[in-house]
Amino acid sequence: MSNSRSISCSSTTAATFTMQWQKALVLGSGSYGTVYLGVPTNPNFGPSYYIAIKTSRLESSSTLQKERRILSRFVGCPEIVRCLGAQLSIECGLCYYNLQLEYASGGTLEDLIKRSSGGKLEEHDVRRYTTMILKGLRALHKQGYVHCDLKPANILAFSTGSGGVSKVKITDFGLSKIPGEENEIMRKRFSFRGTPNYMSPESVLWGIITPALDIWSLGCVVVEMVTGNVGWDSSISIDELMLEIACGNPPKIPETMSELGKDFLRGCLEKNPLKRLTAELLLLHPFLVEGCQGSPSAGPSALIGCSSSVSMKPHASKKSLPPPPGFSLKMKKPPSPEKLPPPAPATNLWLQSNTNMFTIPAFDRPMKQSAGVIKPYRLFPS
Ligand SMILES: Nc1ncnc2c1ncn2[C@@H]1O[C@H](COP(=O)(O)OP(=O)(O)OP(=O)(O)O)[C@@H](O)[C@H]1O
Repeated sequence: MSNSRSISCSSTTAATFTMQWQKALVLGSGSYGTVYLGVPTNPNFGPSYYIAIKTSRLESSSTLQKERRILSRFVGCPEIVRCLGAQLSIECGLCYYNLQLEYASGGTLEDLIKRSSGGKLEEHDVRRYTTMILKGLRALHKQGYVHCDLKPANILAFSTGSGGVSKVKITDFGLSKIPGEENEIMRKRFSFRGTPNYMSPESVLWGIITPALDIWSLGCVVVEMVTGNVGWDSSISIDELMLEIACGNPPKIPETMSELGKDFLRGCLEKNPLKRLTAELLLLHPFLVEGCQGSPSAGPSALIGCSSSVSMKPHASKKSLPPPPGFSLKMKKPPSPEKLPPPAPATNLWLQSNTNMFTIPAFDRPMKQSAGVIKPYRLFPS
């Protein structure tokens, strides 16, 4: 029995080594659990081996277990947070479920917006992050999932190590709609998932949950990146906000945005979910494509070419589910920090050690101090 989570890795030369973590600082907390920084117990393994551990009591861990099942389908997607496994622990006589995730050293997109000069992001960064988020959404939607709670607090930022952001990834799949789950219209009318500011008209009004919901939410996230504010008047009550959204009124499109940006936003914030652009189509929008090619402007034909020709296409995913990715462990020695870990196991097998090794970007985000800094993290024998 170890005092910390242990992970064993076998190399091709049959050498075996063990990695152990202990819960250190609290990184954040939400409705479904507390997220800790997992620090290797062996001081030889530095910040590049840090992980995030999302924890909740076993009896209320169904959301975390669902999250793990979803994440195991997307281990190969660079725009979705990587799940490294899950284990149970006993702490002070209580049983906890621990979901292990790659550690995002840059915090969340919400933090990035707050930290940025002027409290808002430059348009080139907006384009870069939006492209990554859309790639994550495209992967989700292709497999029939809807995230349902896309917002800056659920986008993780990975630091370059020199203050920049190398990558953003989607996280927090606790509210996600999985394929086969009640289709289109939720049984309970007027019930909705997610955070009010980012909800689409059809989800608020009818409880309709399709990939188009995530696209509306993305539009709201873009508005927030550009202005530093949620797109709605902060003085209105939740009821008034719901009414606004139910009427199909989108958040205000920022005047300061380029014409391409405004056109992109109109594609996201289309009231009719069937006319709203898909992730696939938005990735072809000149706002992203030409921005990435270093040409920030385009003539009206480009706008018409994108919006008018594609916006009427139904928002539906076409492909069937691929099988979950396989998982095998063959490694040589402890891996170099540059190498990313192999995928986490696709199965949801409790107490199964996640037998992979990985590295995580250097620890360089400001940390919130937790009350009881280092907590023992004891394992069930596996
Ligand atoms: N992989 C990670 N790396 C670094 N920080 C993380 C990571 N995952 C979560 N966090 C931090 O913990 C916070 C809460 O995480 P998360 O949103 O996943 O929890 P939740 O209980 O599902 O929250 P919600 O109430 O929004 O559903 C995040 O806002 C972020 O600050």
